[in-house]
Amino acid sequence: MDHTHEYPIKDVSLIELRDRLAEFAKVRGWEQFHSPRNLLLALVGEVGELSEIFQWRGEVAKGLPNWSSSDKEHLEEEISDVLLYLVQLADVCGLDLGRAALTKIVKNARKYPACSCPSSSLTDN
Ligand SMILES: Nc1ccn([C@H]2C[C@H](O)[C@@H](COP(=O)(O)OP(=O)(O)OP(=O)(O)O)O2)c(=O)n1
Repeated sequence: MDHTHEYPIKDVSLIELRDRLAEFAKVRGWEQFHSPRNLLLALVGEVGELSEIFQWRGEVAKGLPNWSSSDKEHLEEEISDVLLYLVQLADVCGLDLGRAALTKIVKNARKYPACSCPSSSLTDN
């Protein structure tokens, strides 16, 4: 097992992340700073950090077969920061992120109906 992972949990809910992050902010007195705009800016900053990991590498194969474990760990951290700020942003906006995302998937499916076409269908719009 990879011991850099403290929580060998198979699945985690957005509700659990939301509640744990709310508690994290509360016990530090950080709720005052976690306005929608501040969280959005923090999110964008973390997207930048995530992008830096891929910057200058050229195209990267799926599964990241040639990446070192420390590069992958760094990626895990930055991709998590993006998720954690996104979850907090949705929370302070009063949104149910999981429900909103599922609803959007349904809308996406209506907009882009499944077909037996090859990938060229992606460019037909
Ligand atoms: N006011 C804050 C500050 C941090 N965090 C949490 C959310 C992110 O998961 C993480 C971000 O922490 P850092 O700002 O220290 O960013 P990094 O972990 O990316 O550190 P660095 O920028 O030094 O690489 O901490 C938070 O919820 N609210």
